[in-house]
Amino acid sequence: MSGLDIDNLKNSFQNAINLSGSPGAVSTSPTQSFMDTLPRRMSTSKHAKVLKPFSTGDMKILLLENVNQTAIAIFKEQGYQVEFYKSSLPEEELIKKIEDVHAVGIRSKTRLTANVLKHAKNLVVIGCFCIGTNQVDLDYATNHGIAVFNSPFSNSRSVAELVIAEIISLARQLGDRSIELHTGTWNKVSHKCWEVRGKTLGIIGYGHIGAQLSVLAEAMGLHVLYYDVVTIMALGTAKQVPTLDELLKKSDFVTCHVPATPETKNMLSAPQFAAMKDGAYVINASRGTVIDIPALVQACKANKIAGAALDVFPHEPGKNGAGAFNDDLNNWTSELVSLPNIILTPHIGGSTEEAQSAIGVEVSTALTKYINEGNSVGSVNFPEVSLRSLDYDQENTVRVLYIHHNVPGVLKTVNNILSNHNIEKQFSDSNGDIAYLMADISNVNQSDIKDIYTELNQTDAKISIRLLY
Ligand SMILES: NC(=O)c1ccc[n+]([C@@H]2O[C@H](COP(=O)([O-])OP(=O)(O)OC[C@H]3O[C@@H](n4cnc5c(N)ncnc54)[C@H](O)[C@@H]3O)[C@@H](O)[C@H]2O)c1
Ligand SMILES: O=C(O)[C@H](O)COP(=O)(O)O
Repeated sequence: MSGLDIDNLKNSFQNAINLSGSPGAVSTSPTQSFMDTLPRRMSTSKHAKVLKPFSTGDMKILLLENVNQTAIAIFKEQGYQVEFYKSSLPEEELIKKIEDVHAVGIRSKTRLTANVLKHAKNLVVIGCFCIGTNQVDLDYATNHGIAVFNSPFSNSRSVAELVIAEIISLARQLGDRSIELHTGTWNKVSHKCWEVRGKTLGIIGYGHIGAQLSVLAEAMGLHVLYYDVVTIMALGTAKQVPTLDELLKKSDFVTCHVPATPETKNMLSAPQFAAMKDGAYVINASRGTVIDIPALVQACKANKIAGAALDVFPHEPGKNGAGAFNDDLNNWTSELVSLPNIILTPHIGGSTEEAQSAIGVEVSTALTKYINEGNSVGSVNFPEVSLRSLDYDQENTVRVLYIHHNVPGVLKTVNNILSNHNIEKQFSDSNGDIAYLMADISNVNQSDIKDIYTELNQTDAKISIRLLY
């Protein structure tokens, strides 16, 4: 570590040091007001070059895609520096912005690919302020010691309610009647308009959203069938079917609530539409990759499918405004929009005040706990590790956060390094190839901190280290 300046350690922050220090990553001017109120000291270590004073006021958080104000308030309360954007950013701009931040908050549009993340030299944690995490290269993040959090169910109810609205709207051709009257045409018809009572709803993916939808649908008199890759307890009188084919053959409405995975790509395509009842309806509020849209267009044109509601698309714009569909990427656009009984919405399933506010609180709280305490409970890619809060008032106590490859002998090596101190408490867990050790040690003085850091940094299994004190 070049540029080590131990004199700097003797500062007004009880000798707090920063072991981070990519150039420009962390302000060297501590924020006294935050330090007055926040006893925590933190060191990040991914690209250690210099030691310098550090405070929570130095933490930089980049928030994109109009993440809810509740999150901003929580981060600001911590004293973090927050940079906020209403939309996602083009890749080049994102790469520049992400270079020196410690945390980034996104929703479903921002692609955090390996190419973007490799520029994020100080990134400790990613917050997906939504359910889906398919927009993040989770393998890359994990292998580089970046924890990822999401909100697993705070918008589930909102999506389920939207789908209920769509079931009735499709059955009554509400979209078409509304467009007609907006343009002055009175078209009072009952032909092929139906009640939903007594009809069958087929739910593909009976997770948080699918199960919530099941309960609401039964309350309206629908029979519910569901197909899922795992066996899941039925709610109410819903029935799990063993094959997708059986669900397709028996359902009047088919709705998708599966994640974007290689297995779910084009899960509903020409053969699946052919297997459905004549005049069935199709709903997708999961991910745009799940339905083969050109095949859907053909099935609608053949009057096999009587209508569809799509909230998600294979290529979605990064911001609001005209030109929603890029014709080069979506060559089905003009055909789709000219079909009858097609409801198109701009990925608004989870966009309610209730859901966004709850997600803002939930994810920012998880990020704050991870940044300040190392608590990884709820992370989608890390082992879940937590210890009761470190007593920051207790002099000479340090929390060691050591993220490492899950290989034999690591605990022995690490505990050897910590062995001159009293290990007050310790927790270690693994998840596949990655493991995470958290230990609170006492009787540590300033030069010990530097030594501990240096020795841990030299261990072969290390992915990243943080020291909190
Ligand atoms: N439109 C929106 O605004 C919006 C909002 C929230 C969530 N979503 C999306 O909805 C989807 C579902 O969300 P959720 O919270 O219910 O997820 P979840 O993880 O709770 O449930 C998904 C279910 O799908 C099942 N599944 C996975 N692969 C399958 C396959 N190949 N075949 C059948 N079943 C399969 C899983 O076993 C699980 O039960 C996600 O893709 C999420 O991103 C969209
Ligand atoms: O994954 C999700 O939660 C939904 O797709 C909603 O995403 P959004 O927050 O970008 O609307």
